[in-house]
Amino acid sequence: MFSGLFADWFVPESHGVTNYAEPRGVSLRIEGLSKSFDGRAVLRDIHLDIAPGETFSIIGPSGTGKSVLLKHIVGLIEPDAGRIHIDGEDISAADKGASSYRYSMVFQTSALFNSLTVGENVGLWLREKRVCPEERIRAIVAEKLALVGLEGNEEKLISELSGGMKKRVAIARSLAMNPDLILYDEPTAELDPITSDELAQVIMDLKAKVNLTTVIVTHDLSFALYLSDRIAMIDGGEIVVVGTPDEIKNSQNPVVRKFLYTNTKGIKGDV
Ligand SMILES: Nc1ncnc2c1ncn2[C@@H]1O[C@H](COP(=O)(O)OP(=O)(O)OP(=O)(O)O)[C@@H](O)[C@H]1O
Repeated sequence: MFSGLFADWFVPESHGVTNYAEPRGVSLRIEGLSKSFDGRAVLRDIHLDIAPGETFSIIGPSGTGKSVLLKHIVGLIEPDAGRIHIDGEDISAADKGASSYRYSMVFQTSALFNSLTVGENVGLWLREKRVCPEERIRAIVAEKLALVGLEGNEEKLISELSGGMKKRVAIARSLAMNPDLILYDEPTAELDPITSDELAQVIMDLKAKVNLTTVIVTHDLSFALYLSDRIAMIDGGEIVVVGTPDEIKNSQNPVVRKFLYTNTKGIKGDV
């Protein structure tokens, strides 16, 4: 899990922020990624290929390395071994200033600024970076709020919003920078099942409207099965299986069966 040290979105200065082009879904390739902390292996020889425009979820029990994998993808952690390529570019070797892709992350805590309005939160980065004139910023904010079903809510205060609305504002704020890759860390944490379903629909609608690649880390199995093109299950720092939701549901791998059983019955046990 990511700590609250970071806002729920960010784009490092070095990742081409001044390039405010339309988003393009990027491919992601992870090759032989391994990471240990204090001699304890957390990720072991991870290989993953995620296609441009894909909605890809990484599921698995708590403490199995999902968030550490996500942190590698955004360059917050350096691997001990292995490579990550985004649109063919080795992000560990690249001159970050020359990177052409943009990414943003929606962290578990929406981390919105309560003292600002919805519109001010969504437009914060655009105004701070002076990406375009104020009139254009207002139009972009309205467009991003519409994408998450919150059109016309610019003047609302964050304190007036439900948990689900806050999450959608956090997504709109991430979208404000036109990311090519958007990453979600436990997006349904703290949401009730109905609000989680609504959020899944928002993310699915985004896929239809915006050309971006989506990576979701979650232990919410039904959420992942509902909205993902493909899912990787990670256990003990290793990828156990990669497949479509149907392939995951029908997997005969005992580790997957156990995870499915535990998550559908809410109790531990063998299938
Ligand atoms: N910076 C770090 N230093 C040392 N150990 C770490 C660090 N970051 C993560 N870990 C350890 O790596 C393991 C995997 O953590 P991670 O947060 O990736 O789990 P997770 O699968 O995302 O679980 P959860 O769903 O509970 O967040 C944990 O045992 C965690 O304590």
